[in-house]
Amino acid sequence: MRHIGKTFPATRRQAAVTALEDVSLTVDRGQVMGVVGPSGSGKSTLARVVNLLERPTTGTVTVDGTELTALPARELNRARRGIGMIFQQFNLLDSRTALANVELPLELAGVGRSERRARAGELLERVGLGDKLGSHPAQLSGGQRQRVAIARALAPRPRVLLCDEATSALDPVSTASVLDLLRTLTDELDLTTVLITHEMDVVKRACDHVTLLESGRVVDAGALGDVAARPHSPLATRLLPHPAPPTGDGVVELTVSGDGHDAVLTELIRRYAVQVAVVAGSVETLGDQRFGRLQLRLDGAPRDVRAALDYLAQSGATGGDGADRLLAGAVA
Ligand SMILES: Nc1ncnc2c1ncn2[C@@H]1O[C@H](COP(=O)(O)OP(=O)(O)OP(=O)(O)O)[C@@H](O)[C@H]1O
Repeated sequence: MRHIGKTFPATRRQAAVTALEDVSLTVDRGQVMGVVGPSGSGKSTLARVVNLLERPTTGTVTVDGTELTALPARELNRARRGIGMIFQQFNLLDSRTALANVELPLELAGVGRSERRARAGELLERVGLGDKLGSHPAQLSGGQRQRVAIARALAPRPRVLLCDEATSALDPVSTASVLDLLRTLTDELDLTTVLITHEMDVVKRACDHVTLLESGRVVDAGALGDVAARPHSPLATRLLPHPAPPTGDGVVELTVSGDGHDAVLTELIRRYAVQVAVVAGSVETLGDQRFGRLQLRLDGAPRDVRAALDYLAQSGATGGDGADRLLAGAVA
């Protein structure tokens, strides 16, 4: 997306609403991009702009090398088949079996009966519902219904999968398994996936990249590991909450990635004549990397404390509030 703006015009009842303003966003092939933001920040509008269900007021959308915003209607319809979509409320047809629901987009595309049966069956197998082909939506749990919807979205073999609050109606266990499924399918089917969500836990579990929308604008974006490592960025404070405001002289807050904090702490204690106390801390798994925020109090002779802070600063640890000053002082 390049410089996307979307303004809904004024009606008799409502003033004009600018839902998106100068949004530029790139999702590389194979990524799972989370788009997160509070209610009304423009997430659903953004999802609908990707396949031009909603035409942007300004800007361009390019999917898999094709600029959708430049296509005439008929070609746009064809290009849309390359973008699958799933929603919070599943949108399955109650009168049809799981198999017939997955077959539907293939029927509409004119695919012959035996081929669409085979493809729908194989997809239901892939999403873990090989034994539910003949079940109707009412006979399935929420998580199973969303799996049918995923299989249906994948039936036309899209390259891109858009998920708009796909797990918001599910219990925590189903949410986790549907998110894991989306992650696996993205890898196995070489998809590019966009997850629209208001929940940071969804991003932590399934995404490798994340974009934060606020009031229709992108306020922060990047790979999960990168944004988490910038301790004061808007996304880092959401991904990796500060344990508590650091208090007291000599307390530093460190954000470290991977299993680095074990090594940093071990070295700190081994090399420097300081007493190290962990005052507070939180550890999160983001994507497949572990991140920790630790607040440490260092006690000892001023020279030793300074040397230890110097080591912390140079070992890639970054400080929190107040600690930046301490660490910067140490390096200087
Ligand atoms: N068809 C429309 N006509 C007028 N205004 C709209 C329309 N669709 C969305 N909006 C407005 O655009 C803004 C963004 O809405 P959008 O649904 O994209 O936000 P969201 O982040 O998905 O919110 P939520 O998480 O509550 O679904 C809101 O102020 C909303 O009222």
